[in-house]
Amino acid sequence: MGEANKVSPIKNFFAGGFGGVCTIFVGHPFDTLKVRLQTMPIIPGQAPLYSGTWDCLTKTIKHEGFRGLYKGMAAPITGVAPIFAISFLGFGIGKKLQQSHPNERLTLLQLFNAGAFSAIGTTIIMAPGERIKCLLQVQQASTGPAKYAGPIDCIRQLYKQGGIRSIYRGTGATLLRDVPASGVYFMTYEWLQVALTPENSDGKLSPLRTMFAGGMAGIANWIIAIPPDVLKSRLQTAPEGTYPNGVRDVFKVLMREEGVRALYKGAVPVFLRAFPANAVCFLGFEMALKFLNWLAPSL
Ligand SMILES: CC(=O)O[C@H](CC(=O)[O-])C[N+](C)(C)C
Repeated sequence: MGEANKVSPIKNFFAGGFGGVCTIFVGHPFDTLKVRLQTMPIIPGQAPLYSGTWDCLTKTIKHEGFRGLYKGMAAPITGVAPIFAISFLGFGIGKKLQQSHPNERLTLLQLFNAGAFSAIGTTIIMAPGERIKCLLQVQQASTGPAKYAGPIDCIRQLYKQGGIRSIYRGTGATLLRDVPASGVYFMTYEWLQVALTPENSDGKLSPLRTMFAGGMAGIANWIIAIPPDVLKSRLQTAPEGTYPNGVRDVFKVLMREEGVRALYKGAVPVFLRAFPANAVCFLGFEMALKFLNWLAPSL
């Protein structure tokens, strides 16, 4: 039982926001490949636009330059810091709610519950951000003039077409993805940190251990999250009225037309991104937390 188990949700909020910024710089190019692979149109009798991750990467760079990989980054860069801040805040609150005294160490199930709880807050701001990001990522320079000039134009056009409901399309799918995935994410990180830390380490931060635990947490998150993420990306990029019953319709159409393997489309870039992006996220988080503990030890 030590000070190491003491939780400060407010410090989690700021340190998590900094971790989120670190994540985007490393992770966004992988995310662009993922969304493009998940949403490329399948025309019967024609070869698919991309044969895989490498093909998607080389075609994107050839036709659009490296900037193509960073398309749609404005939305996540402004959205991701608050999302990670709220995610880590929610996790901190979820932990505190389950502690009977401030230094109590939580069980794995309690850590899972705290992580799952954090997804409720993140979904509220994440669902519209993801919709805009996906729509911007799938519009390609090679197929004529862009439909959306940028995030603001995208919001304006969506609102004009279908009001606030259109902007929030995919909220259920985002919850379906993030409630279990966030539970597993935080549980894996905390479990590995404790399991890999020697008894006599005096709570000292080990960058390598933190990056390993963070990277593995990212992998665990996405093992759970990929199938609902495919459904979400399809739903959020489909023309208005394509799936009147939401994610259930996407699932039925996907099974009928492409089979169960389609649920893992875009998995290669997801896993390529998951380790480095979440390794730097947790390193950024722990460093920011250390700084905040030095700045305001009693907060
Ligand atoms: C979908 C997402 O943002 O997942 C985060 C991990 C990642 O790879 O970005 C985890 N979390 C939602 C808990 C912040």
